[in-house]
Amino acid sequence: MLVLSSPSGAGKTTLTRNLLEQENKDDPGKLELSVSATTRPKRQSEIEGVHYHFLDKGQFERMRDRDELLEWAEVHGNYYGTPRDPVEKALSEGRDVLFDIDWQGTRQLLDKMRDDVVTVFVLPPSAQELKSRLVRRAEDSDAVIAKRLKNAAEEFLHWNEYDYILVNRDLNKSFARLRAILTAERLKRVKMRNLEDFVGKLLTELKSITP
Ligand SMILES: Nc1ncnc2c1ncn2[C@@H]1O[C@H](COP(=O)(O)OP(=O)(O)OP(=O)(O)O)[C@@H](O)[C@H]1O
Ligand SMILES: Nc1nc2c(ncn2[C@@H]2O[C@H](COP(=O)(O)O)[C@@H](O)[C@H]2O)c(=O)[nH]1
Repeated sequence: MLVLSSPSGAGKTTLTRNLLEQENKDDPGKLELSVSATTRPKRQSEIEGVHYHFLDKGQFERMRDRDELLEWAEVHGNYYGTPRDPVEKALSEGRDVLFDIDWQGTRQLLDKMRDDVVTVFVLPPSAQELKSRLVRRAEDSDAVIAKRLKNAAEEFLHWNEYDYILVNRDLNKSFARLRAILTAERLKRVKMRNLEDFVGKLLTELKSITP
């Protein structure tokens, strides 16, 4: 489970989408994005079921109360949460899951599944650039942008709860670093499947070719 968090506008959605596209080119189906549920209004560019499952407050609360969310939080005045079933299905089938969630949700995932969770906090190169990115994205009203910038102060404080920090200045460099994190984490001994069998086979083969 690879989690990206950041203040709004730092670039985690851009990085997760790039990572998903590139990884699935190289190894189709190995990495899956967790599509969150939210009560936030849909943006113009967003597609139901692809970017989010857009719910009303009642629908969200019913999912939450039936324990159908792995984690949930109120962020910028709306509810956001991770549907449990798709994540559990992907993990049980040996796929990795990518999350774009805030620090509150990250804490909940860590409480439940600490050993399986790798966390990355994305920082903007400057506060001014953070603002410029939100304005350039042109998806939110001035009031929403102002609220998100105000909330960034609280979000910045959680950087030290994460395994890795990415200062997202140059997108290509940040992307390369994110891929390096994923590659290194997948190569950790404790995360490799069937390693004992593989080493066992190497030993058998070695015996057969040594006099
Ligand atoms: N390294 C970068 N340099 C310049 N622009 C960038 C960079 N990374 C992302 N952007 C741009 O900044 C804007 C915000 O990025 P993005 O939507 O990925 O942020 P986010 O962290 O996911 O925000 P939110 O939390 O609101 O979803 C987008 O228009 C994106 O194209
Ligand atoms: N705790 C959770 N946070 C989530 C989830 N999905 C998204 N988010 C975070 O919300 C903000 C705002 O996102 P936006 O799409 O409205 O710009 C951002 O920090 C996301 O990471 C979730 O399922 N749980």
